[in-house]
Amino acid sequence: MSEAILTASHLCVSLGGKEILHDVSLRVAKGDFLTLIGPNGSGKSTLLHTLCGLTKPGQGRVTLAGQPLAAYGRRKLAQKIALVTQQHTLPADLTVYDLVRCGRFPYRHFPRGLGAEDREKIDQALLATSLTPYAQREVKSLSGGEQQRAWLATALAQEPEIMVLDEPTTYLDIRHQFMLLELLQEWHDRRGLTIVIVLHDLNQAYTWGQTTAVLAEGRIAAAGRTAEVVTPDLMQRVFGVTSEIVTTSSGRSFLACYPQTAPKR
Ligand SMILES: Nc1ncnc2c1ncn2[C@@H]1O[C@H](COP(=O)(O)OP(=O)(O)OP(=O)(O)O)[C@@H](O)[C@H]1O
Repeated sequence: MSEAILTASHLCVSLGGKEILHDVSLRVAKGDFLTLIGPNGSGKSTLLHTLCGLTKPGQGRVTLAGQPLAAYGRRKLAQKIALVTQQHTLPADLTVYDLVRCGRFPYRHFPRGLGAEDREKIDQALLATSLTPYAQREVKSLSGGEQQRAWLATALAQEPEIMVLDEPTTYLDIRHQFMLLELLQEWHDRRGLTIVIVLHDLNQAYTWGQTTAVLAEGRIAAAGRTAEVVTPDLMQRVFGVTSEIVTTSSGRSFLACYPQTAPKR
C-alpha cells in the first residue's frame, strides 16, 4: 500500500453547537484518486474543510505527510493542498487572469511581482482549462460553468500535491463534466497529483475513483477500493436507491441507479 499523504484520525467536528462529524478516520494514499460520496448533509464539505485546515476539529487530528497541519505555515500548506469549493465571493472587476494569478501567491516573495515561472504556470492553467481566450474577461461575466473552470485553473496554477474538490461538476454540462474529470485524471497520471473529490453522480464516483469513502450521517459508512465499496447493496443502504453494475457491449462497467417507479423504455 502506498504511503499516506493525508490522514484524518478520529475527527469530531462541531458547527453551530452541533456535532457534524463523529469519530471520522480516513487515510488518503499518495497518488490516490479518492471519490467522497454521501447523502446531502452527511458532512462531506465539513470533512473537506477539516482536511484542508479551514475547520478545526474538536477532537482528533489531520496529518499531512506525517506532520500535523498546524506544523505548516499558511504559505507552505497552500503549496501542498488546493481546495476548489463552490462558495465564492469576488471583487466585481476581477479578471480571469487576476484570479488564476492568485494561485501563485504561495510562491511569491513580496514585493517582487510575478516571475517568468509564475506567468508560465498561469498560462498553462488557462490553456488546460480552455480559458486562454477569456483571460481578460471579468470573472463575474462568465457563465457558471466557465467560472467553475476559472477556479479549477487557479488551483492548477497553485501546483499543489493534493487537490481537494467539492462538487466541481456542478454547473457543468455533461461534456464539460467529463472534460474536467479527464483533466484531473491527466494531472493525476502525469504529475502524480493526489485527488480527493466530492461527487454526487454515483456512476462518476464509480468510474473515476481508485478508492471511495462513503459518509452517512457524519460517519464513514465504508471506505476502500472503489469497486468493492460502490456496490448496489451499499447504495441501497446509504442512499436508498436501486442500482446495478451494468456492462456495455464495449466491455465498460457502469453503476446505473434508477427509481423503482421509472417507466421502462
Ligand atoms: N456553520 C454551520 N453551522 C451549523 N450547522 C452547519 C454549518 N455548516 C454546515 N452545517 C450542517 O452540517 C451538516 C453537514 O453539512 P455539509 O455541508 O458538510 O454536508 P454535505 O454532505 O457537504 O452536504 P451537501 O451534499 O448537501 O453539499 C448539515 O446538516 C449542515 O446543515
